[in-house]
Amino acid sequence: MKNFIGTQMIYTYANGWEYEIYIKNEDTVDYRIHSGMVGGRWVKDQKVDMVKLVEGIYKVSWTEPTGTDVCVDFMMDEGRVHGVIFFPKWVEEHPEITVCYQNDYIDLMKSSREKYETYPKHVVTHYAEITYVKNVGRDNEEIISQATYEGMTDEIRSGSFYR
Ligand SMILES: C=Cc1ccc(O)c(OC)c1
Repeated sequence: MKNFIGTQMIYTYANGWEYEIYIKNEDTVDYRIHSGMVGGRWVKDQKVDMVKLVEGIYKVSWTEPTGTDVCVDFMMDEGRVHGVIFFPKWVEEHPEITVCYQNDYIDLMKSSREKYETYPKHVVTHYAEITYVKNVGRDNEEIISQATYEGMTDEIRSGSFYR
């Protein structure tokens, strides 16, 4: 786990959805969704379960205030990821409600999950290819600290984003 903590990654799922995660510490991630059904959503301090399955392969799992459940396997030596996302029915029907800096809208996520329908859930499962990986150290609040914009991931990959 030592090497994995502090890792920032950008990866693109086979359906084209581009995601970014920062493994902030043993039980916390920050993430930013650059494109896809809920592109524009970003989250800090999501509490997660994290386990090393075998050398170089880590599973990160969590349940969100929206009711969305996520389980992602990071295969660091292959540069690949496998993600499973269990969306409540309401997120698939009203994805725009979840497209925000979630930390400022926790009460809206909780009221929406009661107001709208949960079932049947919408399960999305895909492999992804890692397009950027860097260990930036633990507990860094600057890695994911603003909303995405067109071109951000290219800037991160080219090294021009963080100055
Ligand atoms: C729903 C959030 C979600 C789903 C899949 C992911 O790979 C992810 O990484 C940050 C986040």
